[in-house]
Amino acid sequence: MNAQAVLELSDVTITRGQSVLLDRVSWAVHEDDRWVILGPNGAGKTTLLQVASARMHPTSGTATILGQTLGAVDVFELRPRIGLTSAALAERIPKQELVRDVVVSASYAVIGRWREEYEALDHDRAMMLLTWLGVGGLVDRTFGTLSEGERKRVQIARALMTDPELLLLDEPAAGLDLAGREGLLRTLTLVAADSTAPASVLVTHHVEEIPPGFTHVLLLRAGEVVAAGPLDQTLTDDALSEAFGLKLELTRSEDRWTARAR
Ligand SMILES: Nc1ncnc2c1ncn2[C@@H]1O[C@H](COP(=O)(O)OP(=O)(O)OP(=O)(O)O)[C@@H](O)[C@H]1O
Repeated sequence: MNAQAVLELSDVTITRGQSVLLDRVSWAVHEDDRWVILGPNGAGKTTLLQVASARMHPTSGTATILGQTLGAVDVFELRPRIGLTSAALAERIPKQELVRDVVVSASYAVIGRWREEYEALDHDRAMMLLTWLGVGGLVDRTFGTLSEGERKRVQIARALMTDPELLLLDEPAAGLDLAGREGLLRTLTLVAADSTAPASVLVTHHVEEIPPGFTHVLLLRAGEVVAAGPLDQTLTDDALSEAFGLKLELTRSEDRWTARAR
């Protein structure tokens, strides 16, 4: 019944100079969870994902990721077990790289010494993921020629390539037009519904970008958790208004949400 915690933060604080980026954040993600992190600009969402992806250590408090406590573990062994997409990582993908290589190279980074023997298997897996994410026809294109929406899907395929136990998506719908956003949401709905998909965390500013099938929400404001828990009980007018510092009214239509100022 109680699925194992994939990620557990206990009183995690991050400070930089005088700034408190995260303030005593306690949060647990379990195996079958699909979390949305919502909050305004500067709330600390990306910082939280940096901790969750073993790229930033707490100034105080403890972060346990896949059973390993940060500070007492080799993060280079931990990171391949975590799939991450973010604008910062996307910027580092060379524009002239073929889509197939963008995806396959995720596994080379982890298991480079197997490269020769496993190349065919790697390519099969990359193709399977790209097809599942609706961009199988783009394998021979260069990354730079793709639309923003196509790039997002390729990045998710890359993040899933190593069969991670935790998938972290930092603002995957940012910069997409309406069709791109809706297409990506359909894809993320598939991911959410797949029982073999890893525990997932998606960062966004917009309730409209919550994919159906996501189960939990964490609302952040100024580095502090405003509310966290199952989506149905936690995402309320009051909690959202507190997080964004503005009186907001939520509307739910089936599995989709919208918000506007009251
Ligand atoms: N190295 C740093 N030194 C000082 N302040 C920092 C540092 N890195 C981030 N910050 C600040 O920490 C706060 C949280 O940043 P973070 O990027 O986590 O927010 P966010 O919720 O992801 O914002 P956005 O929605 O705009 O992407 C911001 O006010 C940011 O300016």
